[in-house]
Amino acid sequence: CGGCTGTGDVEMVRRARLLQPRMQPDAQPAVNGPRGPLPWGQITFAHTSDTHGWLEGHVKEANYGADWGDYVSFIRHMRYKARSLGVDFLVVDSGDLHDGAGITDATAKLPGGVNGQVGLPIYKNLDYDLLTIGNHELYVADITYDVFENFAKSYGSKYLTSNVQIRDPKDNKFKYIGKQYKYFTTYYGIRIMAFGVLFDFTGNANNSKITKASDMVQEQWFVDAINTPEPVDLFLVLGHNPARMSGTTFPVIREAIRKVHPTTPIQFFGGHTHTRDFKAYDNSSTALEPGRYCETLGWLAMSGIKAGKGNHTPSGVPNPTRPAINGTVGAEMKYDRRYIDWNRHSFDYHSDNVKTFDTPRGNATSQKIWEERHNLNLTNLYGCAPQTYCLSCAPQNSSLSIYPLVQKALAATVINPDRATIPRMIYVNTGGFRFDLVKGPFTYDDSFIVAPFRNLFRYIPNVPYEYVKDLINTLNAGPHQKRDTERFHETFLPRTVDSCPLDGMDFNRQFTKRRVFTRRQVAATPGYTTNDDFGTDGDDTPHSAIPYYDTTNDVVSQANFPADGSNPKVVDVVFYDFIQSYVISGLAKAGGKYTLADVAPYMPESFTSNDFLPAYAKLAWGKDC
Ligand SMILES: Nc1nc2c(ncn2[C@@H]2O[C@H](COP(=O)(O)O)[C@@H](O)[C@H]2O)c(=O)[nH]1
Ligand SMILES: [Zn+2]
Ligand SMILES: [Zn+2]
Repeated sequence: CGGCTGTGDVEMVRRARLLQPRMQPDAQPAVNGPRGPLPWGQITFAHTSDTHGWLEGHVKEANYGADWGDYVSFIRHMRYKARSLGVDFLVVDSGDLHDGAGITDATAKLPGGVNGQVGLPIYKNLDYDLLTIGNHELYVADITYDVFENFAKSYGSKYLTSNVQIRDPKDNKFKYIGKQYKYFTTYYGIRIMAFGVLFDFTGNANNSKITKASDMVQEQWFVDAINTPEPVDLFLVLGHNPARMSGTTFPVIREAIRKVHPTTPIQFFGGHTHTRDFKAYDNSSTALEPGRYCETLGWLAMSGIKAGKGNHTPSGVPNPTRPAINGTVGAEMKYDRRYIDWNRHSFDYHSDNVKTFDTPRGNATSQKIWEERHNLNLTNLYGCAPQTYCLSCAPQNSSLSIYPLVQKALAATVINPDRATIPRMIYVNTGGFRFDLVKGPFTYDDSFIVAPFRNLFRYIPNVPYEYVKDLINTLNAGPHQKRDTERFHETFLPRTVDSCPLDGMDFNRQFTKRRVFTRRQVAATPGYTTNDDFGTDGDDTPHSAIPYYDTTNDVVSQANFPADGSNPKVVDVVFYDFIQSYVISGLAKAGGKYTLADVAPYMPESFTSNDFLPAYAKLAWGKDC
């Protein structure tokens, strides 16, 4: 399309949404559907984590094309269904709401800064029952304060932060950002003690502090909570914390509770690794992880709790039948889990194709998302990516990988005019790239989806090449600069980009919004193929596997090297401020003794790690997508 002018207005957007014709049947995307009805138990949970601001859904991937308004509508239908089945139903989230899409990240670039945050108010349209904090709410002090002041308080006792405190600027005292625990009884009478425990995160800003889980379980308030004289039928432990991968502190919590309650069911709801996972610790304690980026809704059904008046075997739906530890005979607790692809087809199907899927609050939420996207100019077009560049679907040096593009873009745009003729080597961490750069329109929103962080480019001038020639290998042999747990599986899915966005108007989104999916049996599209402690039937929509290749800690781009291929005598060593300590210690290993005093700004503060790909797109890619 050639019409991307970038001059849309909200009224046009609204009219266009109303006027948008229904898709012609043959234009509908091939979305292979859910494997069957969801399991429902005595108590059932809907679980999200690591949504990272993907409130508009995936506008280029129909398979994950639902937005937050669709989720709000879906939960309304699920609450209604739970009551009709006579079972309890809780909606929970394990954190990381920031850093990954424009609607939560773009305001940081505006004069109002984080306080103009528009993403969290949209999240608040969902009536969570319990939620907790992620590490991405703790990197930037202003974001932590916004969560404390404007988000946690709106959820009151439902926002659980058992080991995370903030220094309140009002009195300079450390206070828990949410509540340390919540003791409550469900509608059908299950008495629950709930906690919210972040992994032992150390990268937080200086206005917050995290208590290690091993210390927290010894604190008097925790000992009192697990020894409460009140009856507890079920412990719930939310946590931005892996279910099984290295770095998890769930086992510490479980051990502390088990010392006092050897058999009481404990249910963990984890996150952070961005993977779909289900881990069984013992026959009455398990952990679920629900993926990331509004690609997955985690679903857990459990029965066998000796309490309450809830229906242990609701009729007309699959019941949980499996003991946590496969093969156990006579286990009282029974479980089942599902990973639901985040699209309207799945939500509509599991709402029993209810006559009117969109609820008023769901619609209003969707409308708000699209207005804020317009207000933030998120669909402004930088250029048309000629192909998809993926994070991990191909070897890092492959033409399908994003990293050769990153190297080219850094060399072409990270140029200090006063030092343009000096050879330079630019180091960036791969953990700063969060999602594939998809073929087609590369927009302002995409700049946050791919590289949301706003790291400064700093440098050490005139470093002898002998200190630098092996620096990348030293960095990549060094400690993890990415997440504290193993890498998660990125996806590289076929995208349907059937139009280019006009400012504030994303026709593709309209199609997704209005699509009425028919359950056409199509070959399994590439997607998640999860193998957890219950095996490989957890993915609600079966997919074919996607290749996965791990990445190194860092990549380096070099520019202005001698044309004859010889090595320069000295180079400017340029890097993200996020990895400067690793770079300084890497140079030291080669004999280059540098300190922070030798580090200076290489680019202006207005040109950050979020800006170099848009700059390259404008340089290198046309606008006729
Ligand atoms: N370049 C930057 N990378 C960052 C920054 N903050 C975090 N990160 C990367 O993200 C992971 C953690 O992500 P999560 O979703 O798993 O919690 C971390 O390990 C880094 O690799 C940043 O400011 N700049
Ligand atoms: Zn995350
Ligand atoms: Zn995280």
